[in-house]
Amino acid sequence: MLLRQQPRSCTNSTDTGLTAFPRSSRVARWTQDPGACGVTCGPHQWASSDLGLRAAPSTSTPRASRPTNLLLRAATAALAPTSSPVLDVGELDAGSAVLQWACQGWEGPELDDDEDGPAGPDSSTSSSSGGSSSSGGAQLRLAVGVRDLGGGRGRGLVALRDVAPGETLLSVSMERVFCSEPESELHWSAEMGLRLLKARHASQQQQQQQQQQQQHKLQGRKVAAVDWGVWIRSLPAAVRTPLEYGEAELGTLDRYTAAEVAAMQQCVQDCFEALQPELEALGCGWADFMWAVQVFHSRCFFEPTSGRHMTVPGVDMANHTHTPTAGVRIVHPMSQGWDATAEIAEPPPPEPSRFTLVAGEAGIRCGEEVTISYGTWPSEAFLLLFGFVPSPCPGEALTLFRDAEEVVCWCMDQQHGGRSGGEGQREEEEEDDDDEEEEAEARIATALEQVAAALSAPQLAADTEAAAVDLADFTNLVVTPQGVDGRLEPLLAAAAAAVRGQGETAAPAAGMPAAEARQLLVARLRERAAEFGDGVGGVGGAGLHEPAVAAFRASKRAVAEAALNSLTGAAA
Ligand SMILES: C[S@@+](CC[C@H](N)C(=O)[O-])C[C@H]1O[C@@H](n2cnc3c(N)ncnc32)[C@H](O)[C@@H]1O
Repeated sequence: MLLRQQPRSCTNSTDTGLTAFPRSSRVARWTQDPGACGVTCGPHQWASSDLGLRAAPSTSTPRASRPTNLLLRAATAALAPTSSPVLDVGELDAGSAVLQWACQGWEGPELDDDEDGPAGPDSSTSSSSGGSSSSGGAQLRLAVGVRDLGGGRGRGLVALRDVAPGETLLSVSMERVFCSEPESELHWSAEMGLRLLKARHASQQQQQQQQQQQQHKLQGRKVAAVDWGVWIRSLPAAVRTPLEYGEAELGTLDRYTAAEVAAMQQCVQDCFEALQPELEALGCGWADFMWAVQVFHSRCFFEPTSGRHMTVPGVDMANHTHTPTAGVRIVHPMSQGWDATAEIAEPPPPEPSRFTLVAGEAGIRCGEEVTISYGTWPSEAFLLLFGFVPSPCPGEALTLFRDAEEVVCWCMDQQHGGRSGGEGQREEEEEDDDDEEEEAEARIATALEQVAAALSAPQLAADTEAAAVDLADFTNLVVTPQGVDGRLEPLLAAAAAAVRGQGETAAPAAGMPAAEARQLLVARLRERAAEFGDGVGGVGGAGLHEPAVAAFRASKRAVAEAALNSLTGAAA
């Protein structure tokens, strides 16, 4: 999620992004290769670098947007609000109750003077969702409510009246934002998931006690808000992301994405095993843990400065569009003057920072959905974390090769009749005896040296100061809706020439005509497009019934076909 920094007169603000980040231990990561570029999912360092997924390199395929690194004066979130004021949640549905609970302590929406209704806490009897409750207690008259939207989107936020551009819709104290602990050894979502289950357990116990008290008429109709209980009750009962996929669905994914899902599933399994005693003490099993982990995968922001993942009650009801009607911002109270006051008198405790949902520049019409952008990512990021693929998906990118070695292996395959896609020969040779394996590795290493020399040659000839090309820079070779990664053709030309044994330092153009390199590119694109074609359906095609999988395949197929059209059109 990408937030624009919009400082206000008495606040510092910050942008935020959804994401995940790689850690070193087995239970802390689900990928061996965290990826090179970083942004937010938001994109920050490509939140998806956590997934090993990569955004298109900026050199050849500029991103539509990158998350700004925020000047965040890190708000230290206390994880459990200490004393919760009495809140009557009995009269509100869970969606509405969570908006009220989340915005506790906020002075209220900023309404124009000529606008109807009070600007601030309201104790009227309107019962609109997200608005005020009918049974007393200071309730905010919020401009948004929670609605069931259907169409696979679940619930979402809807404007209950016309909203002015830039108006704050929700404002959540950082004390009520559920944050990850960056120092944890566990994968962030497992760590947060465990704490969510602990909070749910504590909340359930407290509720039972309150019910008993009520039976004994020790307490009236009011139900004291229970730490995270109001938020937890607003969470979806079931969340489905690829963590739940079985063989059928995995069989419908391309091998890069299937490998990411498998690594992710293994990581969560490892985390579960590590946490099993603690989970059992809470009465929780695998299903509870999977639910909790997926809650965070699908509802987290990532704040790059502090490295924390944040789930924001209420704001987590906002769905994604790439043309959002709202954005998010962290607002810090101004500390100026606090120190001076402290010298002469005991100052009041500083206000916590607040996570806000703010209407976009066009404002929002009554009844319109309030959406935010989760980021401009390739479809696998949406699929893996959120369990859906948006259409359109402007950040789409189709990986043709992960690195230069894969290009060389693929060229070797092509030379031997194109028996398989990319790693075929390498895998085949791995099954042979050790000698052959060593021989194959030596051939690949030699070819890679030749490729590096060939790619460096023009550069070194033109500039004596230039450094030789480093093949480590040739990773994540993709096509996007904006075009083909500019590194692909020279790399393919050099690799094919090296595989054919055409000289150690031949420049790519000399080693292989551009048209031939383009043919290789087209061949590889066709191969990748076929992986998403109609004929591929995994085990009996059963996985294709999963709507997110179908959307993912359609999105990848579209980008491949567009690239093929432009390449073959240009060649004609
Ligand atoms: C942050 S939650 C948003 C609230 C959620 N709809 C609910 O009912 O709780 C993110 C989840 O909402 C759904 N979602 C959000 N935007 C969507 C979209 N554009 N299309 C389909 N599903 C979407 C996905 O299930 C995603 O994992």
